[in-house]
Amino acid sequence: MDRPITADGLHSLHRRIAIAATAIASARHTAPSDSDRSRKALTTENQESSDQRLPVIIVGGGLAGMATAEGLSRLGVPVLLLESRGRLGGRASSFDDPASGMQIDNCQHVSMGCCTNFRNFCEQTGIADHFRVEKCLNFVGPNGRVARFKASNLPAPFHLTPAFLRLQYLSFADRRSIARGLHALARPLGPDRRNETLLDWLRRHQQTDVAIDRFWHVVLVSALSESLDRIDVAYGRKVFVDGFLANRTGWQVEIPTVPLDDLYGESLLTCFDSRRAEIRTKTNVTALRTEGDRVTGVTLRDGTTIDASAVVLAVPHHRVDSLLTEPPLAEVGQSIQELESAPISSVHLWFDREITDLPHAVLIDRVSQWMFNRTQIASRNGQAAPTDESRFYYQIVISASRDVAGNHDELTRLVVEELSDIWPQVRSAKLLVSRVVTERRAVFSVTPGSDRLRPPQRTSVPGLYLAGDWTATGWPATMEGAVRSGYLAAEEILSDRDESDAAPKLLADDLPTALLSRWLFRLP
Ligand SMILES: Cc1cc2nc3c(=O)[nH]c(=O)nc-3n(C[C@H](O)[C@H](O)[C@H](O)COP(=O)(O)OP(=O)(O)OC[C@H]3O[C@@H](n4cnc5c(N)ncnc54)[C@H](O)[C@@H]3O)c2cc1C
Repeated sequence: MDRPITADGLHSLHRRIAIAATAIASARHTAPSDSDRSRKALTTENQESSDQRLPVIIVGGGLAGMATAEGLSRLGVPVLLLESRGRLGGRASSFDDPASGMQIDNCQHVSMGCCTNFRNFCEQTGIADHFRVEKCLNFVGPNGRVARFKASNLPAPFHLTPAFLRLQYLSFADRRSIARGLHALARPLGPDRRNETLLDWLRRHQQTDVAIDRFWHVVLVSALSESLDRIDVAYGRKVFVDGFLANRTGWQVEIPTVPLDDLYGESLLTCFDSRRAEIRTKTNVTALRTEGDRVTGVTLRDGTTIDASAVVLAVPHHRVDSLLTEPPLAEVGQSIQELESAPISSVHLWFDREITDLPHAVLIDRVSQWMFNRTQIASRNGQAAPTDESRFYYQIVISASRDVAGNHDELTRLVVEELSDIWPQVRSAKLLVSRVVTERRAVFSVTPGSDRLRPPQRTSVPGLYLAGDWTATGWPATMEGAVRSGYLAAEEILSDRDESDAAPKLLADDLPTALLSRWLFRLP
């Protein structure tokens, strides 16, 4: 007998059609292997007691949590995102600074051309227009001369070779050692790299001191937010392969033109609202609820309990153990506690005049690593400048800042001194306001062996999934890594909800690897 179609039924039908359509479109649509089938059987058994009309609860509204919500709600899965703070964005957010009277970012965040999932997330949520793409990087040498670093017409991996040869602060011997080092680093790593730091690897590969200080340090410390003596070789390799060698555009830098709170503000909320994804800020989750061995919901600080079909824990790595206390949850969080953290500092300066019209600069042989001219960046693209015409706002970023972040006044003095060495007009300019922000646990530290501590998004506990830049993505702690983790967690949930064997794909493809790069470096 025909049954009437209810609103719930229609919603569920839409969801199934959407899931099926994505699965058909998916390039990963391959026949399931035996191990896939047995995992599926186990998972379906695990999921049987969950009510799929209940929302998937996502704990944490950083990029990982937001990407999980975006991926699931795109396919019609009901989601409820709970964020303890008053705003979304997590570690990529802004705050009201009383000294300047402005809303400023905790630190300038940039993305790169190779960050395909972050870009996809921005496109899906309608915020992709709020970036400017830098196709020319300004390297300021120790003598203050600016080298404009941009791609030639040569194919990858040689597209940046002419720009590299123009870096006058590297001698012929330095350049030759770097070229050899890059060639060795790009090829698949042997087992001897285990527990070797990048600094040891560079020394073993006869890199000159100048090459280490003015090239490897400059690129890697800001990309990985860690010092060379603490970086796992595999992460260093990833930066160069994905960013500089595999594709012509992977290295381009993408800078938000608006404060991070605006970026992850209204447009995102409107997008989630249109998909009926519920976002609750100022909502602190204090515990996960379990029934038997399965996670069934969460408890909030005020004692309220909420049931869920699944829970995604998308909090920073150092907050995980406070939510995974009792067995069997405690086992999930064990290895995560061994991950270490690295600090990043940003020095915000407002001058009474323009000190340079460069939109950004990479500073060589300085404590200051990157300069962002926020007045310029915000006023290009036709958007309102973040400050009035009598104030010019610059931000200096120092990654892995543990040696200099102790005394903020001293750091400000040092940075201003360095800027005046490069741009003498700083000496006659008046510093109106300054502010230093140090995030001591900015990112997890990519120390040798840290990859083994990063858990996958699917846990051994039914109903519990993990997301966060610290989960196993192969990426360092970045917005891209966080978004990837969110999409991976969502894919696992979709796979568990869908009775068919084809799991919908949310993860975007990487940039294609150029033929010559594949051949030269044996890249896939
Ligand atoms: C200073 C600094 C500079 C950086 N620069 C860059 C850059 O230039 N480019 C780049 O790609 N990346 C950069 N990063 C890294 C990037 O910000 C992070 O990798 C990314 O934002 C992490 O996202 P996430 O969602 O994994 O974690 P988070 O952003 O930490 O999000 C976790 C969320 O969980 C919430 N939460 C925690 N506990 C609870 C609870 N009990 N209940 C509810 N909610 C809870 C937190 O409030 C937070 O909002 C930088 C980071 C910092 C700190």
